[in-house]
Amino acid sequence: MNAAVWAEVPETPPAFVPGPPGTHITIRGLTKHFAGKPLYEGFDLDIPKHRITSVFGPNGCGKSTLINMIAGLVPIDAGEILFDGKSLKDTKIGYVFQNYRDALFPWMRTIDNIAYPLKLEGRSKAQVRSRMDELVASFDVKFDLNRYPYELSGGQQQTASIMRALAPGPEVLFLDEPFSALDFEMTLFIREKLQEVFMQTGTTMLLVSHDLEEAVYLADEVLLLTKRPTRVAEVLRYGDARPRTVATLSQPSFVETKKRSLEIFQQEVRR
Ligand SMILES: Nc1ncnc2c1ncn2[C@@H]1O[C@H](COP(=O)(O)OP(=O)(O)OP(=O)(O)O)[C@@H](O)[C@H]1O
Repeated sequence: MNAAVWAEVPETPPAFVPGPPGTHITIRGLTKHFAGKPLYEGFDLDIPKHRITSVFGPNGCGKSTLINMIAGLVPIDAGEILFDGKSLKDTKIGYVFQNYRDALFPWMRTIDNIAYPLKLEGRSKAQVRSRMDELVASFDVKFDLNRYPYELSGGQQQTASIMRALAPGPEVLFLDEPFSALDFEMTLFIREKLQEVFMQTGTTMLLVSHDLEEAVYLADEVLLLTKRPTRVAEVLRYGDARPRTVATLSQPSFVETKKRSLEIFQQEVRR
């Protein structure tokens, strides 16, 4: 065959390589540039199912952009992201934003905010009521959901945001620094709620956190990213039993995972 004939053969894209068993989200060849500069280039990652993955890395390495691309909030330049082999449009997801103040609709009572995605799905009144009862029981809500969001404390609003994200029973829950705008008491409260919900439902969660202790405490896997152009520096497994408690913080496995994460982080920051 001469060169002219070769040139006519269409280029076949590289075969899609699935992740190992237990993978939920498969990312292949993800590429994203901002202002002509690469943030991600040919980035591959497998995110496990029924696990909490914490994303940690240097400032500006693209933690939020990564989860936003997976959640479809930020368009990708190239690559493929599949959820159990399905595309995003066939996957139910939930998203909890850092800024809870802008997340809830101020003109709706809190209860209607939480029920909103259920109504969008076209569920009947009885189905909505029964799902709301379930959520209220599992979150052990002590505040009045008939109030408007602005009548609630920050922690109560963020609790409501998490309830809303979980209401339709998402396959994946994305959380972008959900605790960073909360005081310490509320952070502890919501962290425990999140852990309880995870133990009840096993929802795959992807959590961006700036607090290494929190990232490890909640995680089954800690995804450590490099400086940009961003690659996976390391994925650390952390397997202490749940529920994790204050006692967990002094467990050798916890201390070791945190130390190792910090070492990798520091290597990256100094690079
Ligand atoms: N819409 C945008 N336009 C241009 N640059 C952007 C845009 N969004 C993000 N960036 C840049 O991409 C990089 C990654 O941003 P991103 O917010 O994802 O990082 P991060 O790791 O979550 O940051 P931080 O640790 O500061 O929260 C940053 O340099 C940011 O300035």
